[in-house]
Order: sequence, then C-alpha cells, then structure tokens
Amino acid sequence: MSNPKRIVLSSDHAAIELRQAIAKHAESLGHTVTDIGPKTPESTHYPIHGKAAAEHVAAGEADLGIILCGTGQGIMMAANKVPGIRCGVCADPFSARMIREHNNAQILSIGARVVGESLAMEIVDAFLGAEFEGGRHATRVDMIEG
Ligand SMILES: O=C(CO)[C@H](O)[C@H](O)COP(=O)(O)O
Repeated sequence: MSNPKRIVLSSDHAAIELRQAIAKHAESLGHTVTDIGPKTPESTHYPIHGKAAAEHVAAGEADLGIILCGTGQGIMMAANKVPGIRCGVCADPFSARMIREHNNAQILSIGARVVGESLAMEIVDAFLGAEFEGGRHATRVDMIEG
C-alpha cells in the first residue's frame, strides 16, 4: 500500500454485513478504518449515519469515507448536506474512480441492495486507489462550493 488512508465507514441497517466486509477489506489493504456503526441490525435512519460519517471527514478525522444504505442514495443525500463534503453513489468501478479523479469526492456511497459483495469490493478498490487529478477539474470542483 503506497498511500494508506484513514477511512470512516457508516451505514444504516440495510448494509451492516457489507459495511463490515468492506471494513475488513480496507484494513487488509493497509488502510486505517474507523467503523462508526451501527453494529446491530435494528431499523435505523440513514440521515443520522450519513451525517456522522461526513462530519468525521469534514473535521479532518478521516481522509475518506465509505457509507452505505439500501440504495446508497439517501445516505449520500445526507452526507452531501455537510459543508465541504462531496459524496457520490457508485454501482460500478469506473464511476468510483472518476468521483476521486475528477470530482475530488471524499465519500463513496454504495447501495447494499443494489450491488453484491464482489462488485462492491471492486468499487471500493477503484475509489481508494484513485487520486484527484486537479487542473481543470479543480476549477469545476471549486464552482460546486460556490
Ligand atoms: O436505501 C435506503 C435509503 O436510500 C434505506 O436503506 C432504505 O430506505 C431502508 O428501507 P427499510 O426501512 O424498508 O429497510
């Protein structure tokens, strides 16, 4: 691992097993993982968990985040409400690479009811293995911030 990162993970109840598998996978790649839960499968509310992970990143306590719910959509919407956070939902590795290289997204969102574990790991690998390219993309990302 040439560039180990601090990664925060969270999810709602729909994605606990996949989140825990991603945590193990990211650790096996040499990253430092902080899994902020939840640990148990009781029904919960994805906005709480999206906001918590995004605040972790916004505070500088993690370099990147990976968040999950059933579709990845609701928790992404919650994360993107935190100032300075850019989060995208990805169901394919190409998009996961692009949200780092072109959009400088700090957080990846995955739908646990959309993609299987094997594809999810490919998506995670693409996200964690990519870096922001800057240049013309920095101009555009700055425009998102307003
Ligand atoms: O995907 C989600 C939000 O975008 C949630 O995981 C989903 O809405 C939870 O549904 P349920 O309470 O029926 O398990």
